Amino acid sequence: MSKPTSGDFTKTAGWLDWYTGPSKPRFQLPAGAVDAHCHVFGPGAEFPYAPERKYTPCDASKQQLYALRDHLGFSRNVVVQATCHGADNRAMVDACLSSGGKARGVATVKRSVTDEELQQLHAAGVRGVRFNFVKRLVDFTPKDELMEIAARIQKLGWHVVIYFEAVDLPELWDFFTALPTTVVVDHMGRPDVSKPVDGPEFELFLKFMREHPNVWSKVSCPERLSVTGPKALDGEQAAYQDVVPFARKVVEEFPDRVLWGTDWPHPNLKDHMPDDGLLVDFIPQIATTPALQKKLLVTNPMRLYWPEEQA
Ligand SMILES: O=C(O)/C=C(\CC(=O)C(=O)O)C(=O)O
Repeated sequence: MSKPTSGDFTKTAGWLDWYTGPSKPRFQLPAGAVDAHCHVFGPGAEFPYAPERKYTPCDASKQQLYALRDHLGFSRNVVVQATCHGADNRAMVDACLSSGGKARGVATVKRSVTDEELQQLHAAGVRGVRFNFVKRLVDFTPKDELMEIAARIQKLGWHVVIYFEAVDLPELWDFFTALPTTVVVDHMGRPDVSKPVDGPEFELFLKFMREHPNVWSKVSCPERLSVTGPKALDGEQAAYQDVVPFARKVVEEFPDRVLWGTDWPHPNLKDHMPDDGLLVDFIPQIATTPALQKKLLVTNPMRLYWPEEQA
């Protein structure tokens, strides 16, 4: 793959660029697999980063994303709006429009978005909005504004993607459980994997999914959640062991409501940048049978993002 650039923008100090030269996965993805969580960054010279951003990344273009898709063996992508672009969805929309129907998008919108703009996003392939509650990434948005947006996008058949930290789930519970759409949680609600998988914190997340059949979860980002590793580098085939019990639990208990994505280009990692080929090799540790793998990688994302192609 070509090398990352950063144009006229100065990257956040300590920024880790995405990994060039990812390995070929040993795990063969099922036909039609969807990378259901990834981003594009700029390029900043074409799609400037938002003034209100909390970090400035290296560029990560649609061409580079689609080269990675082909290299890893995915068929499609879901491109999720990254906070460094604020509510300016142009880079994500451009990526969707250039994909020949192989990418769908998740946008960030404000209350001021017009119905016509929502229609344009839909035509480009957007099927959801993301509400981010991670305080280091975004400023606070009032819940009544988010609920109003949720009611509007429900009419388009879209869903809401929520991103939050596990400690904040109790406080956000009433809001999340009042959302009228399908709700997709990013990265299992970011559990603290140094705590027990059957402890109260992760149990609350499981209860959230058990009691609310409209709630789905991405079982992605072991590289973000892991404390003990080992890292997905240097051919490691048993990476991120401490995350495995958490993700496997969610996949096995809710096989029809889970999604997986690379999270390329891996914003804000501080410790290491994983080899994306080895991240794909992580999948059979958490979805241990071909039937579970097919649901996670094909059936579920197709149902949510390309329902018109379902029989
Ligand atoms: O890529 C992710 O899912 C996670 C992110 C970044 C992010 O969400 C964003 O900038 O929109 C993070 O934890 O820093």
